[in-house]
Amino acid sequence: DTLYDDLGGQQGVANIVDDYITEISFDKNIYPFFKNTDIERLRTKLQEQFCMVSNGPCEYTGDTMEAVHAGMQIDKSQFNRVVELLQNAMTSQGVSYADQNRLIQRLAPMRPAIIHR
Ligand code: HEM
Repeated sequence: DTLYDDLGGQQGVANIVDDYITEISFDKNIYPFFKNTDIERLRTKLQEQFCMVSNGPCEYTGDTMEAVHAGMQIDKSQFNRVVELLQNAMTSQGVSYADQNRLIQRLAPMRPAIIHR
């Protein structure tokens, strides 16, 4: 499986994560969730997670999706918006729609651990 390479490898994933965090910071409905977040940790954990699910040479060392998000009372529309922000980041980084969908599909099974409302 070559998704990791198709995303541009380590540098590509890092650029996608940077853009994604920027997208989040500009979204007035989503940013408030992150106002107490250690952004450098978030950046590292997202890089690890995207690298791992795209079959790159990384291990995710963060907390479980359930433990991280359960207390946030995230609803479906907030979840969908965050997916859209990730898509925007990938579009900005020149990732094809087909490859975008491959990454999204691998994150989709985490949905029930994240939505709690
Ligand atoms: C595909 C959906 C999502 C994935 C794959 C995902 C993944 C992650 C990961 C890997 C972390 C870092 C965990 C750690 O630090 O150990 C994280 C943290 C976080 N996520 Fe998500 N997330 C998703 C959706 C959302 C949504 C929809 C929201 C809010 C609307 C959200 C809010 C947060 C916040 C606020 C943090 C930081 C927690 C803290 O400050 O400790 N996430 N997420």
